[in-house]
Amino acid sequence: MTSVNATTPAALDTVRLELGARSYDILVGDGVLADAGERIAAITRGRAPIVVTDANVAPLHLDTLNAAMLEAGIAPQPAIVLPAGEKTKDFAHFQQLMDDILGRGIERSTVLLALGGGVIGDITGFAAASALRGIDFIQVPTTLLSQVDSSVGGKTGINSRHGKNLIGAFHQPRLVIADTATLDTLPRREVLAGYAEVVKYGLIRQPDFFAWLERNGRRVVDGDSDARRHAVTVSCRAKADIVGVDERESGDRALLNLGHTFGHALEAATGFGQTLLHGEGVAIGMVLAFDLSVRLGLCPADDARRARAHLADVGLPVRPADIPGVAWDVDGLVRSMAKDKKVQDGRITFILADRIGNAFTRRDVDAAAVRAVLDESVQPA
Ligand SMILES: NC(=O)c1ccc[n+]([C@@H]2O[C@H](COP(=O)([O-])OP(=O)(O)OC[C@H]3O[C@@H](n4cnc5c(N)ncnc54)[C@H](O)[C@@H]3O)[C@@H](O)[C@H]2O)c1
Ligand SMILES: O=C(O)C(=O)C[C@@H](O)[C@H](O)[C@H](O)COP(=O)(O)O
Ligand SMILES: [Zn+2]
Repeated sequence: MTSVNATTPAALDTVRLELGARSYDILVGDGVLADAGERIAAITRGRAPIVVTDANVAPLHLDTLNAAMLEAGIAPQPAIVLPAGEKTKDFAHFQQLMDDILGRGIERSTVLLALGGGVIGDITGFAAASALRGIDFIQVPTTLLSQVDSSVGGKTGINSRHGKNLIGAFHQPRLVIADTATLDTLPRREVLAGYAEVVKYGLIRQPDFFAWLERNGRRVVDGDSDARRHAVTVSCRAKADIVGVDERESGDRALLNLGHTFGHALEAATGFGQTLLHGEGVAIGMVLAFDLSVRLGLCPADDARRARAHLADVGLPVRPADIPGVAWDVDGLVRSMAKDKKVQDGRITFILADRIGNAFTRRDVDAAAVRAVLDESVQPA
């Protein structure tokens, strides 16, 4: 095992996302942020990036970032600090953020740096895609979800009253710095929400990884440093492999949406807040996708049971009925799913699976089967 101290560089895994001129590195490891100043300076040409973060993350991790930049000769400028949480990913906060960024007198060479979870990464990435028609940005993800998923692949955007992530752009970061030590301060509920996206990679393409998670998932969510780093690195590699061949989701990238057609509808129904976190919606949505696959005769019931059992075992919700205090409206959920970005010719595209580790897309899904799965899932167990 590599030991890490103040004078030894942190143990580092580097995952490369290959996209021609837009390729970039994803640095993963415990303590990598403290050593990342030179990598940041290489992108900003020694100038200070505009750091965008949130009110929870700033007091916890901004000092480490600023110290790393100072060590590389960058004099940090004051960060833009947004309110924490999903409600920040809206038009009003985007407008305010753009005003603040433009108010700093930016040039095309100005670089934004997102320090925080997926909310900060998505809105900052969209600001980078929009400012002066596109400037560079760096992702420094500080949640498990953002380290394994949202910081990689260039999907940026905000929510609208019509649904989740309906406004946005594909805009790749120049560098991702996933310091797994930042996860030490993350509340357990948020760790679990991110873990759902880790499980997703096993379910869509990597049965061996899913089996590893069945054995080691508890170590990951309990913060074991080696297990956590392995899970983040494998996840980033899995995502980089998919995005590298299908950046704009015309094919295999849609697999990364396993559970999201259901999940996004559940999130919209609960108002994009603390009632249901994105990763919790994804956990429930993946179980519903497996249930639907079983109902359509595509997948053995045992595989669906195994997926559900693992998610429940670590402590994730697996049915809408597990979320307290919500009166679910199945018609409303179906209407919301019809606004999904994967709808084509009026038909919802579902990500289904014929076993653990083999997901695929289907457009010809019987609406009655979808409704039956939802009806059953909203009943108390
Ligand atoms: N772009 C993509 O490809 C992609 C992929 C998956 C999810 N997403 C989006 O990501 C968002 C969810 O991201 P998230 O789960 O990171 O949520 P988040 O950004 O809201 O972070 C979760 C909470 O943790 C706090 N936090 C962040 N880092 C912390 C730390 N190290 N210590 C303590 N608290 C910390 C935040 O302040 C927030 O309260 C959703 O909007 C989802 O749609 C995007
Ligand atoms: O990167 C992707 O592609 C994904 O689908 C990753 C998802 O986990 C993520 O939640 C994404 O934002 C969903 O994309 P959307 O296009 O359905 O909004
Ligand atoms: Zn997601």
